[in-house]
Amino acid sequence: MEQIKIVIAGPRGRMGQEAVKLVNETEHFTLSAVIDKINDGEWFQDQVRTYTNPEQCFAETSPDVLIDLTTPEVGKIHTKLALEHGVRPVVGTTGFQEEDLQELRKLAEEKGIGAIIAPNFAIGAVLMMKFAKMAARYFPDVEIIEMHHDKKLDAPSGTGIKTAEMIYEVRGNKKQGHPEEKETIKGARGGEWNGIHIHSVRLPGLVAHQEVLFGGDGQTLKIRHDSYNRASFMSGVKLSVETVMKIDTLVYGLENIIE
Ligand SMILES: NC(=O)C1=CN([C@@H]2O[C@H](COP(=O)(O)OP(=O)(O)OC[C@H]3O[C@@H](n4cnc5c(N)ncnc54)[C@H](OP(=O)(O)O)[C@@H]3O)[C@@H](O)[C@H]2O)C=CC1
Ligand SMILES: O=C(O)C1=N[C@H](C(=O)O)C[C@H](O)C1
Repeated sequence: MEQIKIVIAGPRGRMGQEAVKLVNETEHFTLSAVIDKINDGEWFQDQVRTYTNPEQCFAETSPDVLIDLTTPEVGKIHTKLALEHGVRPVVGTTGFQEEDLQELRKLAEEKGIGAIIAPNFAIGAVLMMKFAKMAARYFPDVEIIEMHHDKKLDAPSGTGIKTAEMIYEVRGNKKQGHPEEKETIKGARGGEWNGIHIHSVRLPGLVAHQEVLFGGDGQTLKIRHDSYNRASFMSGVKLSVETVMKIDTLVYGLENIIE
């Protein structure tokens, strides 16, 4: 199998460390360099050079793929620069807005190269979202409760937003709850997107969890996924790296590449 040369941005992070392990343990993956915000020019784990300047990294190491696991602001910049340098991005970083996706999709198409932005790489989470979309046909009243560790920067989570988008595809906009309901504490009903309420819980001890709660006449349905560690995301990262080499457009969401 042909070697895929990979650069990882955010290698010291919770996800970045797992991704470095994945790349080092996968026979047809080669770690070409890492992009960090410190230690420019140092050897990362005695193996590859650390760059703080992504453009210099891409120019000097000519990787095939960038895996970005940083922060929302940094992730957007890295993804754009990668595409401009002909490097295929696989982005786990969350917090991208619709207009960011549009701009990046246009750029990927102009360059004729693949890009994958996946709010959740865990296969179970992707199934949870697909099942939620199926259920929304029969249960249009739904609320999303996403629960994460307390170091998370963005709320709601990328998975929460993606779930709402997938439910919206079949259900459309719908006002839920009492038409005259009023919050006596601001935020009590969570965030609302097209009538879908998303509640974000942040607590130490949690990793990444989500429950999609449907209500109908005299019944409820709960669809829940739990990631207990970051290894749960790695098979999705591997699949994304392999797939991004074969496509020539931007794909948003792993559900679009798994059979
Ligand atoms: N798609 C998915 O399945 C998943 C996505 N995520 C997402 O991945 C992202 C990372 O999550 P997580 O690993 O938990 O976060 P961490 O905070 O643990 O890791 C982020 C890393 O990025 C580094 N960083 C910050 N700025 C830069 C920069 N300019 N260049 C390079 N590196 C930089 C940080 O360094 P420092 O700490 O020094 O600031 C840190 O090491 C988040 O957006 C999260 O939502 C998380 C889990 C699964
Ligand atoms: O920050 C995290 O941890 C996670 N972020 C992603 C998200 O925002 O959905 C994926 C997963 O939930 C873990």
